[in-house]
Amino acid sequence: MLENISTAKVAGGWHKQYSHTSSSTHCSMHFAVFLPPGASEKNKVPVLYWLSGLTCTDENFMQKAGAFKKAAELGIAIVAPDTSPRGENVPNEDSYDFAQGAGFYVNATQAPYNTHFNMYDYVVKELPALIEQHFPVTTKKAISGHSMGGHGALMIALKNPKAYTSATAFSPIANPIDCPWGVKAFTGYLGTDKSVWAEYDSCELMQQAKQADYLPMLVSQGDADNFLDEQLKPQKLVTVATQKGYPLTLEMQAGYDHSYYFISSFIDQHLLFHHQFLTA
Ligand SMILES: CC(=O)Oc1ccc2c(C)cc(=O)oc2c1
Repeated sequence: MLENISTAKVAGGWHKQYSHTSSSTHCSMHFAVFLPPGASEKNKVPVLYWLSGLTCTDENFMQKAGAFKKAAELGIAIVAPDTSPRGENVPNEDSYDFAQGAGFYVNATQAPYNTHFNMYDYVVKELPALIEQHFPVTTKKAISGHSMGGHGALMIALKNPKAYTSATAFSPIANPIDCPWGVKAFTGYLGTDKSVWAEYDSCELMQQAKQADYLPMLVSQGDADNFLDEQLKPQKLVTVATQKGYPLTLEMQAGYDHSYYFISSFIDQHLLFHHQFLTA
């Protein structure tokens, strides 16, 4: 059962927010959807799933990325889930990089997080099924995200290469098993067995990928990003991609930081990148 929270016309299309009770996270979840002009049951459109970063909700991308005009022109719907389960009954910590607002797109195995923090199942299975049931969309899907959400987008595409046409990321946490944000989150959600961590690490997953499962990937990274060397490490993914012949392009952008100013500067390029594969 979807509850409509807000509706606004934008770029000739519609931005809408919904809440629903999730069977994956066992709590009420919010998501936002942009439907381009002309989307209808007779004219279904493909979908770009956007995964946001630490501290974000379904609102940050929709309000700050400036994606609507290009998505409207290209006829792409955009779906943005929240970044974690939330609510009084959901475990939380007084920190920006773990628990509420920081689900890391994994299925937690460790108590007390394993009841609610199943963002992997939510994003990969429950949300697309819900979107395809209630909105005029095709089953063609692409995925993108920022920072923690960039990790989520690349990791989910690598684990489900047949489900997505393409994957892109802005400033992704490219090797979470080897950076402070990832080690903290994976220890808390997944425990200390590092073989379990590897199942959610883009570098490890790309290393295991079969050529028949390769899909086009684009990563944009600002060289003035304060988190680049300690947390993000996109060059580690490039090293694996080069060794494997994986079709990943990393574009370093001079002077850009970790913010939505960067995302809004290159979101049109990412939409155009996905469009070629969503419409092939
Ligand atoms: C709206 C916004 O600025 O979002 C934002 C800021 C900082 C971060 C950091 C440091 C990490 C991340 O994963 O996401 C993120 C998002």
